[in-house]
Amino acid sequence: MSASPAPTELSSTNGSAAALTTSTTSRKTRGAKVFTRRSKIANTQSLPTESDICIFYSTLTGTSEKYALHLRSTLSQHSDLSMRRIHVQNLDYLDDLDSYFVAPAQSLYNALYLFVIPSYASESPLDFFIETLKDTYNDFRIDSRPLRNLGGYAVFGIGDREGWDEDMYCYQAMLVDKYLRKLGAPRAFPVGTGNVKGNANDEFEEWISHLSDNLADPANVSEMVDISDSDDEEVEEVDKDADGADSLNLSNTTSAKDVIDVEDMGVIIENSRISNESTIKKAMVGRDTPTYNALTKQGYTIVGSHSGVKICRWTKSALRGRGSCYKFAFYGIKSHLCMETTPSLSCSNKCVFCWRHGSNPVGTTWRWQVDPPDVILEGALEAHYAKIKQMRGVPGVQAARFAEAFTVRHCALSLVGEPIFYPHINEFVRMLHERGISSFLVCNAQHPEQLKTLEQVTQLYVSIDASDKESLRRIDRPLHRDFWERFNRCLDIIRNKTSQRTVFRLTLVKGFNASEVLGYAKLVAQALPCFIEIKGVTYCGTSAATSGQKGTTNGGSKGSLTMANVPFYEEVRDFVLQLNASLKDLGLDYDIAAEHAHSCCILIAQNRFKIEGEWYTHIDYARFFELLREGGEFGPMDYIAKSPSWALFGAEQAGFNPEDERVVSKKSKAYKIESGRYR
Ligand SMILES: Cc1cc2nc3c(=O)[nH]c(=O)nc-3n(C[C@H](O)[C@H](O)[C@H](O)COP(=O)(O)O)c2cc1C
Ligand code: SF4
Repeated sequence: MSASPAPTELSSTNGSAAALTTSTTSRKTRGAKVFTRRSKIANTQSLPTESDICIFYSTLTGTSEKYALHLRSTLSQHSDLSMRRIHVQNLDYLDDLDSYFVAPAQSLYNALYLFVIPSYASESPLDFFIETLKDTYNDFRIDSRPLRNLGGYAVFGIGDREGWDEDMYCYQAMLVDKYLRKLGAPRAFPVGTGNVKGNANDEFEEWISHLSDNLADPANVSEMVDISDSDDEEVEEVDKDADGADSLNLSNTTSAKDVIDVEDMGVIIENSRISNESTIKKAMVGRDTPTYNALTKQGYTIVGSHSGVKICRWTKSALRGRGSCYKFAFYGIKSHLCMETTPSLSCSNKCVFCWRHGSNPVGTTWRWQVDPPDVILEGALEAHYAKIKQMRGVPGVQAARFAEAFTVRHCALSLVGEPIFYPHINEFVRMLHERGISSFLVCNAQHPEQLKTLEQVTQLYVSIDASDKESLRRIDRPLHRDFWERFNRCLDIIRNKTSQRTVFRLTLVKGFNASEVLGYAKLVAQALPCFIEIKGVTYCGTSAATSGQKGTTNGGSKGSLTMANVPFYEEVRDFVLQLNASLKDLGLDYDIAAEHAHSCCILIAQNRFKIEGEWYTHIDYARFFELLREGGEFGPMDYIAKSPSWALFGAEQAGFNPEDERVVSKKSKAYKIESGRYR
């Protein structure tokens, strides 16, 4: 067999006499390592049943998938195993990890789990799986050994021994093995490793051969189970369950020379902390990683190791005198003075309408290097100005606006990811304010602790993508298992943040969340935000919707949103009228204040922002900074400004500043002509 992996050779034995339930599709090997969501491997079959074999893999560039298929093929030809059904599952697309790893169904008792696991020093989808195992182990509220009834498990790691040091070689396979064992799974066979720059194929064949012989004889499996814990327990790991097997094994293997003086403990802990920081913490988005390449391809500039900046289409539009975004109509933000950035590209949701095409990192806890806030701000401004510079010479760019654009006045912390996830978000916001830059911060209602400690921002948003638990799970696809409790805690915090201008942002996706009016009204009653922005979802080619969503107009089968999910402006308006009526029914003091038909967005505001019959939804930015400098307590009513007549709901201009020139695209015109309606 050749030294380098020969995936085609590995998968050539794919035919099988065994009862196969395959959940894979063949894919061409890709050239460049670009981390984008690939066509979803159909992980949609019913759960495996007792004594089935489940082969799980994760992959960015296809190698592990080939190995997983080869494993299936070989096992299915083994005379003693050919009667067992074999399932192949891509962990990166397995929506219900919980059913397999957190609270496995009884039907999975005695099933055998086999894993083919690559390693990535940078961010990869596998991180989410490992985090799930880790979180399950660390979650004191749930069964800490949910996998104890499995028939067994075994892990094969794929890695590059030449490219990475010994401690990093196949390190993620080791982590998977470690956490499976901690979760109580009986190890059926030791971890195998294959060096893709060496003899991976031979190493894999040998591992499979011993594994299948062992599996064929159940007596071997039980023997293997017992030897699992002796060699690789990490001493610095704190045992969760003092009575559990892990601690027993530790004490069994601790000899007299291992006993540590209490006085030495401090040094050991400090050393382990330092070494953890330097060796374990990695860049969220390392240079030249697949994530980095995918994000930069989409137009983001990555700042430092976890922040991003992108120039939005409205900034370009404003530079050309063709109109600002809805924030100009609602709050007086001129788009050519606005920078859109995020200090955390990582997010804890995987929303179906996410315009990041699944290419952003995800996580429930911050586990990466942390860049200082001044470095992020300088880097973001530099990158933003570089993008503005590129607009020089673009037809229609107005000289005065072009010059003004080199002094950013507003920062929309909403690009991608979750800004309050960044550990120094307060310092970052303070730095913005010190430079006279306003802060509009959008959070996803999944981080109550950070939300609680968030200091004053100019305007604080919370995204409300659904009105009940099941819909939120379906639409936001949150990573936190207690997402609904987190969501509700965030709403309660918003209600108590009386010093902040708070906003609910509703993104309507037809077929997903555009019909639950009363539910939304109840959430408003819970949090009492100053404003409610209702916006039709923006179509951006593809997004992450998956199959099987209740009520999807695209049937969900194509795995993406389509134009059919984008509401017409009239539909958004109908929804807003109904919502407004529901708010009144609940006795809440709100009314429809402004609109921006151009971006399919309408604003409902608390009636206290209507003074003597005039709306004051705009912001007096100079006053805001003055109040901050004065250092006293202040609230949303202290820095309001009068809304212009063209922005008011029902105005002829429908939120479009008459000083700008409205350019309607041919496509929109066609819609308008055809149906009398704008998208
Ligand atoms: C950005 C990057 C980071 C990697 N990091 C590691 C590593 O930390 N340890 C390791 O053993 N191999 C590492 N590798 C090698 C991969 O694990 C190896 O190429 C594997 O075959 C990838 O599997 P896949 O094709 O299934 O994604 C890395 C490869 C890349 C491209
Ligand atoms: S608020 Fe958002 S859409 Fe409007 S100009 Fe700023 S970044 Fe662009």
